Amino acid sequence: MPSPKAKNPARSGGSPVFGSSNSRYDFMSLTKPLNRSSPPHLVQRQASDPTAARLRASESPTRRRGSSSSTGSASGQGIAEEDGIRLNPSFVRVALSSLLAIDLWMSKQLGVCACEDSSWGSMRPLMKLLEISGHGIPWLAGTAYSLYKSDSAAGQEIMLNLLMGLLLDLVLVAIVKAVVRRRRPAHNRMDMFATFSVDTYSFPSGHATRAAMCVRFLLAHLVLAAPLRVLVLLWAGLVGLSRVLLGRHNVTDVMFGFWMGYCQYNLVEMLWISPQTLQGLMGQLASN
Ligand SMILES: CC(C)=CCC/C(C)=C/CC/C(C)=C/COP(=O)(O)O
Repeated sequence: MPSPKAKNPARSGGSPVFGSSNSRYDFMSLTKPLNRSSPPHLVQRQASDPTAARLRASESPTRRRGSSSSTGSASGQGIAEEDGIRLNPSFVRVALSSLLAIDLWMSKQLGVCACEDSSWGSMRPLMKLLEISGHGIPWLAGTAYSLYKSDSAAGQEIMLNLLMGLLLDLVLVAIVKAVVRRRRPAHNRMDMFATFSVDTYSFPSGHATRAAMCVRFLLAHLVLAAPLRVLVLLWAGLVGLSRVLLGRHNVTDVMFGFWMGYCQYNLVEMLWISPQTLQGLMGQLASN
């Protein structure tokens, strides 16, 4: 695997921009002009420089119309108007780049348990405990065991749907991770247990999606006393926070993960397997 350090010039003073050719988040110095729009001093130079004028003549017809209609200040104004139109997308790019830069900066500052000698390194075992509490394996194993042990139809229905939700979560997170392919923060130590290959990527946090989906599920289907409900919510929040403190994720990975998990629960409700549906499915399987 290529070293993230080697590929990430953000650490050498640049800032991130969206939409690079290989569809990953890449990093580029904000002090360099962006490809698609020229800074004002270059626009001025292009208006008077014959070489630049020759080059412009080979550009799009729109550009040629703007520059050939007049000379001097009128030509400059035409170019400025065109570039004014082109500045809008780059403004969006710069805004997104800045947000991403803030995200990277905040995540680096918050990664205080990333290794034993980090400033909060002594809290690392506690953070890893939270990591295990939100890992897919204990949740899948616990749910499957509860389904097996449940002797009421209602209990079985709930556990079966939770199991389906957990599997759905694994699949959806793997798809998004494989599409976005955002690298984990450079300060992360990849010492997580039981990971898939897509788990080298960080967007979104699978722990955050699972925590958000399971919390909504538990609050909706289990009759819990108010203090327990608060505790369940607190657990999900701490799982999310621990991902950033451990340096596993950037803040936006966790925030998006919470949102995605919240939405995933709606999907579980839509696809809910009732005893009737199950009987129908079993009947169909038996008749085939
Ligand atoms: C039965 C089966 C397919 C179990 C797989 C459970 C498993 C290995 C889940 C992966 C959990 C994991 C390490 C997710 C990564 O979480 P992030 O928060 O770091 O994205």
